[in-house]
Amino acid sequence: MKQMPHLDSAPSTPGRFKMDKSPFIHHRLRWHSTPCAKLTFWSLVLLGLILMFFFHSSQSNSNSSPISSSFSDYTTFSWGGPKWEKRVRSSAKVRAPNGISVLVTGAAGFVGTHVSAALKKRGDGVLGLDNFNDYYDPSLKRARQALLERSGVFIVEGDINDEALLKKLFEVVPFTHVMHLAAQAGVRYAMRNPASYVHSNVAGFVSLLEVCKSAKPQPAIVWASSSSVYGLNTKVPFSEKDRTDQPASLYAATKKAGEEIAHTYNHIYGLSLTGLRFFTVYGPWGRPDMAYFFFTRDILKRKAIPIFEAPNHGTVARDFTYIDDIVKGCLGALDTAEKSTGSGGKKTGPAQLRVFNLGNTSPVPVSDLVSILEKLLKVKAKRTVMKLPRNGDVQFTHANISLAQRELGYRPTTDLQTGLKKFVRWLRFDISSSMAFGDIVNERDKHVVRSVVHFVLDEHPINVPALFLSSAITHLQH
Ligand SMILES: O=C(O)[C@H]1O[C@H](OP(=O)(O)OP(=O)(O)OC[C@H]2O[C@@H](n3ccc(=O)[nH]c3=O)[C@H](O)[C@@H]2O)[C@H](O)[C@@H](O)[C@@H]1O
Repeated sequence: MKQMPHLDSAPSTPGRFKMDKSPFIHHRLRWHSTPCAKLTFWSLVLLGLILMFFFHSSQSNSNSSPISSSFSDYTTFSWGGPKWEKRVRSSAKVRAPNGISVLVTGAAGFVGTHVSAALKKRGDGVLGLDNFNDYYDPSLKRARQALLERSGVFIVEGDINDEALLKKLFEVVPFTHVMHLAAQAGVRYAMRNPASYVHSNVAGFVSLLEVCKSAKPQPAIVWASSSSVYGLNTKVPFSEKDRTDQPASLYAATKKAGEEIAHTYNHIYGLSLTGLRFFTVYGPWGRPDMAYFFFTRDILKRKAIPIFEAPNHGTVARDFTYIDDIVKGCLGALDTAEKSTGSGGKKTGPAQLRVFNLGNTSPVPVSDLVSILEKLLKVKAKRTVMKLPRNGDVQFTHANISLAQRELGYRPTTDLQTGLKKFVRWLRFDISSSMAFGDIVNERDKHVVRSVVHFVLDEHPINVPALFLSSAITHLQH
C-alpha cells in the first residue's frame, strides 16, 4: 500500500535549480538548466494548461443522473452510470480480513484526506464524497484528491444535501460506517456567509442522517463536531460534561445543533452516532484559512500578522492538535462504534450515542505559535497586536481528553513545535517535490516536474494548481 507523501519522508534534493540559502527568504530559484530542459519545462506548462481546459470542459459536459441541489452556489455534479458504479464499488471494497466499508464525506478536506488515507492503508474500503466548494482554494482540494486517487480512493463529486446521490451510494455499497467530515468550517467566516453554515452543517447533516436511517443495514456514524461548542465557558479544561449552550459563533451554534440532531436520530431511529469535538487541528495538507497556515505564508511574505489579544492584555490560546493524533482518534471512534440498531427507518432498540473531545490537552498562546514559526522559518514576523474581535473567536480552548483516552485509546503524542516543524517541512518540500512522485523513476523527469512545481510555488506559494501538476506528472509517466 502506498503511503501519502507525508512529512516524515526526507525531501529529495532539488534538481538542476539551486535554492538560495533559505528558500523561504527570497522565494527565488536559480535555473541551472540546459535550453532543452527549459523547452521541456515550457512544453509541460502549455500541456498542463490544455489538459486542465479539457478536464474542466469534459466534466461539465459529462452525462448522467440529474442532480438536485437546493443551493444556488453549487455547480451541477454528474454521477451515475455503470462505469461510475464500478469505481464506487472498487474504491469501497474491503481488502483486510476484518475491514469496514466507510463513506467519508468531506474526503478532499484536510481531516477527510488524512482519515481516508489511513483507512485505505489498513485495508478498509473507502469511498469519498466532496463538493469541492471554494471556501478556500479548491486546487488544494484537487491536490489532495489526486493523492487519494493514487492510493485507490475515489472521491465522488457531490453535495451531502443531494439525497438522491446519497441513496444511490448506499444502493451501490452497503456501507458499515460513515465518517462525516463535510462541513462549513471556520469561526470568523460565519458572519460573512451564515447561510453556508446552515446549508452544510445543519441541512446537509440532516440529509445525510435521513439517508442513513433508511439504509439497510443502517451504518454507524462518526462525525466532526467542534471545540467551539464550549463557547464562552470559563472552566478549564473543557469536559464533555460541561454546558455547551453559549456558542460564540454561528459556526459553533451549527455544530451544537448537530449534536442535538444526532441525539434525535439516535433516539428515533436507533442510529449509532459518535460526535468528535476537534480542537484546532493543524498539520500538512491543512486549511489555508487557519491562522497557523496564513501566518506562515504572511511571515514568508514579510506581511504583518494580526495577533489577537483579550481585554487587559489577556492571552489568547488554543489547544492545537496535530492531524496524526486526530486521525488516530477518528479511527478509534470508528473501531469502537457499535452497530446501529434500526433498519429501513425502524428502530429496534437503543443505540450508542457518544461525544468525545479530541484535543492535545496543552494550550499554547497564539504569540508562542508565532515564535515557533519564526524559528522554523528563520524569519522575524511583523506582529500587530489586535483586540480579539467579537466575531466568533473565544479566548482559549483546552480539552480534557480522559474520556477519549479511556474509550477510544486516544493518546496525542505531537506537541506544537514538532507538529509545526512537520507542517513547514511539508509546505517547503512535500507540497511540491514528493507530492506524487513515488512512481516516477526517471531522474530527469523528476527534475523537470520539480522545476515546474517550484516555479509555481515561487510565484504562488500556496496556490498550487493541482490539476496542472497531476497532468504534468501523468504526462511524464506515459
Ligand atoms: O477547534 C475548533 O473546533 C475550530 O478550530 C479552528 O478554529 P480556531 O481555533 O479559531 O482556529 P484559527 O482560526 O486557526 O485561529 C487560531 C488562533 O489564532 C487566533 N487568530 C486568528 C486569526 C488572526 O488573524 N489572528 C489570531 O490571533 C485565533 O483567535 C485563535 O486563537 C477551526 O478553524 C475551526 O473550523 C474548528 O472548528
